[in-house]
Amino acid sequence: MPTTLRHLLFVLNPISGDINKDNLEDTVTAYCKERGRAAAFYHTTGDADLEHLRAHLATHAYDAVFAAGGDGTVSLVAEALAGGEVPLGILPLGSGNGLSKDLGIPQDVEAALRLTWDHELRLLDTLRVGGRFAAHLADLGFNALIVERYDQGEARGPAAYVRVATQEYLGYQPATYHIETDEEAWEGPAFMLTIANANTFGSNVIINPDSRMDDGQFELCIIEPFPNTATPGILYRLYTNGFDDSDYTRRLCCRKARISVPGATEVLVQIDGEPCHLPSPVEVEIDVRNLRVLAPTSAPAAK
Ligand SMILES: Nc1ncnc2c1ncn2[C@@H]1O[C@H](COP(=O)(O)OP(=O)(O)OP(=O)(O)O)[C@@H](O)[C@H]1O
Repeated sequence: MPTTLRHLLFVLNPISGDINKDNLEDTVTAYCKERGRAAAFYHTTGDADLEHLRAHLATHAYDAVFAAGGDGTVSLVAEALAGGEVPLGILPLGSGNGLSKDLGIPQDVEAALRLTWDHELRLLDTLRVGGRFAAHLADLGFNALIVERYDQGEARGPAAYVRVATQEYLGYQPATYHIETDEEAWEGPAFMLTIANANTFGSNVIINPDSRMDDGQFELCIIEPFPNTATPGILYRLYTNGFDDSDYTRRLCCRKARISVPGATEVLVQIDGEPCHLPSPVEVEIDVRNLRVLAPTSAPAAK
């Protein structure tokens, strides 16, 4: 049974995904009004958004807060709501929209707005990576480097990401990682190491197949260095749910982990699409089922 959500806040990132949002507020307002809902809007600025959003939420009562942006905006709103009663909704308006895809949320705004009156409330685990909040995926290694380079550049969109990745790939030197989890230890070089609560990157790469976001555990998904001849096979498996079928991949399932790069005092990590430099070792912890989210119902429901 969906709960009735009357007062909704939409946290809107004006720059996400390079998408024109001039008509978004009118569209959302009209949609909500038609269904007896009230929509309010909050614009991110890119400057201390978490503190400002928290202050806003402390003085205003909403039945749900929607992130209208990409993965960074979703992560921002999720962090502000985590541990509380108010659920997170998502209007996917970024370039990748990873968490919304993992939850099966339609990528079309009007279709996603259906969540305002027809939804299933789910409780998700979230992670702390080096003390930073993570709702979806974080990683060290190649992808973190590409995300940082992409972030520093002017160009946006999947084509720009692929261009940066191609430029960096040839000269890339994989680091060695030392990992200790509550279950096991592993050390070795890795092309990339993903800390995954979810399954799929916004690019549709399935890095952590068949895992759940509410099972109290997370996975460390390791892609070991591979020869160029293995690249097509690895890419094929990453897009077809075959992560575990490669000779160059392994997954460690755990509830706690410590990751270090021997000899380094700092490591580059991307967390929910945002690059950051963290002191090594990086501690990873899980907060079990502490985020309420609005997900599509499997069966169609009446208004
Ligand atoms: N008004 C603003 N001006 C400039 N930057 C902003 C503004 N609001 C938010 N930001 C920045 O936008 C980034 C988050 O963008 P977000 O991840 O939502 O979109 P995206 O990167 O286009 O999409 P995706 O993560 O799905 O690829 C953060 O770095 C945040 O600081």
